[in-house]
Amino acid sequence: MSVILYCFLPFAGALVVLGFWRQRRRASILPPGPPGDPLIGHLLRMPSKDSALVFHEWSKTYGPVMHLKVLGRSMIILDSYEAAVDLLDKRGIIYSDRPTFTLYELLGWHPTLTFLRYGKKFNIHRQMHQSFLSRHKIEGFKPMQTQEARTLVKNLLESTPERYEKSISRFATGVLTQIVAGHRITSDDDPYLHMSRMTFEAMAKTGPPGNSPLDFFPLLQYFPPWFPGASHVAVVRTWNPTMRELHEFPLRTTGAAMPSFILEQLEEMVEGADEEDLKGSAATMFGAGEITTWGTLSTFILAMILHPECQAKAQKEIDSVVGGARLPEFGDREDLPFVDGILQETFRWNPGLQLGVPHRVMEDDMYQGMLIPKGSLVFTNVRGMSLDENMYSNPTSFDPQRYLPTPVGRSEPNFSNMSFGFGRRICTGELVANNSLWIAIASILATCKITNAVDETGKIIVPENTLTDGLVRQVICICTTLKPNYTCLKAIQRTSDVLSLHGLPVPKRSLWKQLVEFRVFHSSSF
Ligand code: HEM
Repeated sequence: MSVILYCFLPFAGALVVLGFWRQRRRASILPPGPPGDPLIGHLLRMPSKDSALVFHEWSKTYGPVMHLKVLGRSMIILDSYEAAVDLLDKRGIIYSDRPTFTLYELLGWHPTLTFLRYGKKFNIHRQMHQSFLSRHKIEGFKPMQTQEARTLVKNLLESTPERYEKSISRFATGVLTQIVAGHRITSDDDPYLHMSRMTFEAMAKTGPPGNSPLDFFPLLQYFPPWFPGASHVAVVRTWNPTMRELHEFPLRTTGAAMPSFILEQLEEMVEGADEEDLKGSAATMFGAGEITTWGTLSTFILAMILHPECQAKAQKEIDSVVGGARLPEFGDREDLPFVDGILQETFRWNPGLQLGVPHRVMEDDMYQGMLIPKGSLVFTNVRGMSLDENMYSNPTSFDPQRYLPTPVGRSEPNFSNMSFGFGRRICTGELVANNSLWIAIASILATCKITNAVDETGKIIVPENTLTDGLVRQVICICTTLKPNYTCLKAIQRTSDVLSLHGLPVPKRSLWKQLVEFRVFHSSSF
């Protein structure tokens, strides 16, 4: 016995030394990052807000590929477009997994393309999305998107400032309900709008995916909500039924009257196919597409308030192309490069998904001499990329001209290359979203003059640049405190103007109080 022990001990000792040496060697070739603490790593150093900006600052010291460790989990932050393309695009075969998002799964987002692990189900869902949102198919959505953009303008013009936000979210949802379920929203009481609000509320309670203690310690789901770290258990109990309804409702109510994603998928469904896949991929379109589109439009409005010179220039461009006779259409897009520049600059100025959605690397990988350990979460710091001075001159300024070809502009790269993600997980709704946003922006610019509001004393109100800090960075609109009888909307009558609006109340602490003077063209499309 003692002989065996005698032989085994040096062997075990050698193994321990080897393991220790291997760990030290691996640690020495990890990408650089700020120093962490023993065991908990960077847990206490993780920024509680504006993470993307803080990571960008760190990257100035540690470089565009950074390593952080939180409770044993490696996180890689990619702060440059080049690194994101090199890893997520070119090595997509090992960089396309997602981590398990326990909280989102418990909430009922299952199976949902955005959070699916890389594998068979992912391929099925991705295929379903791509076949319906292909470059060819989305051409057919353009008349509907144009119609919805006209309705948006009409609703904006007819509503009070505190309802602008609702009109914008109705536009984002309205495009998707037609695509997904062939359902046209005609009233503010539409059940889809109710569901959209509920989804937004639920997501506001959860924070970004992968960020909850439940994601780090899934066992917490079995603890009562008062237990430290288990507060999200209460969120799950409250919101799971709502999220499940978002999955069930579209399939239950889709009719055959209008073509739609659900109808086409039902017609093509092969025997043995799982209906849950269809429910999941339909719900994903709402979950992933509503708040992002709505948020980008809100950012556009804020940018126009702060940069009236850009607004005036775009309106001049529109006037020169369509005159006062009609509203812009998709066919005019090529002739409106500055309007396109406004869209690109809106994406860049305040990217909705500042840190993208994390990918998970499936194997150990080496990049420029650095080890990217298997299982790491890989975040794309889209905010950091937007501020990259090698790509964008004077990056903090709002300058749509930068995208125009030289010598008029500086031919800087379109930011949509970055804002919709990378590789095999790139946003499936990119083309739809791009078109929805372009036609909405062109229609609003053609019909509305967006200006600072003034307060009761006649003083111009400068918008506070208040933005949420969740998964999707939103312009905050606090529209609850109203000041009645305050006039902030005034129609400018042009030759063919049809509306004149006045005497509308302004919410006391809302960005929307900055709005608006509208100039309204007569349009038969209304
Ligand atoms: C301004 C609007 C939008 C922005 C900025 C945006 C951005 C993004 C980003 C950054 C990702 C993560 C990509 C990655 O992991 O690398 C993503 C994923 C996704 N988006 Fe969008 N998106 C928008 C609109 C939409 C719309 C309208 C739809 C659906 C019709 C949609 C469907 C999806 C889906 C399904 C995914 C998950 C893809 C996957 O995991 O394979 N998005 N989006």
